[in-house]
Amino acid sequence: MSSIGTTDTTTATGAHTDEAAALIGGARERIDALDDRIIGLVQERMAVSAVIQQARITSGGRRVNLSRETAVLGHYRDALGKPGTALAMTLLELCRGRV
Ligand SMILES: O=C(O)C(=O)C[C@]1(C(=O)O)C=C[C@@H](O)C=C1
Repeated sequence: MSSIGTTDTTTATGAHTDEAAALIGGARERIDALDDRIIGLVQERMAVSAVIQQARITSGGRRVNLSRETAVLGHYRDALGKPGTALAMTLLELCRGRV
């Protein structure tokens, strides 16, 4: 593209050159595919967690197991830092609802 014009692609990506726009477009496709896989994994985690919770409730126990949640939170914090804790809290809420 010329230095004074912008194509639809560069407008959509925020890039200022066609080269950067092409790179961003390709990388966004990879991110979209990764997000689809992450969403699928979250849904799989929710299903497995539901099996555990149902077994515990059916046996007379409670839905929530705080010591296990502490271990899950620590796992994510160790791997990803403070935002990992927030991510784990969101995952736990998705899996067992709000407590
Ligand atoms: O590991 C368990 O005991 C679960 O019930 C699973 C899970 C989880 O989704 O990680 C969900 C609820 C509990 O409070 C703790 C952990």
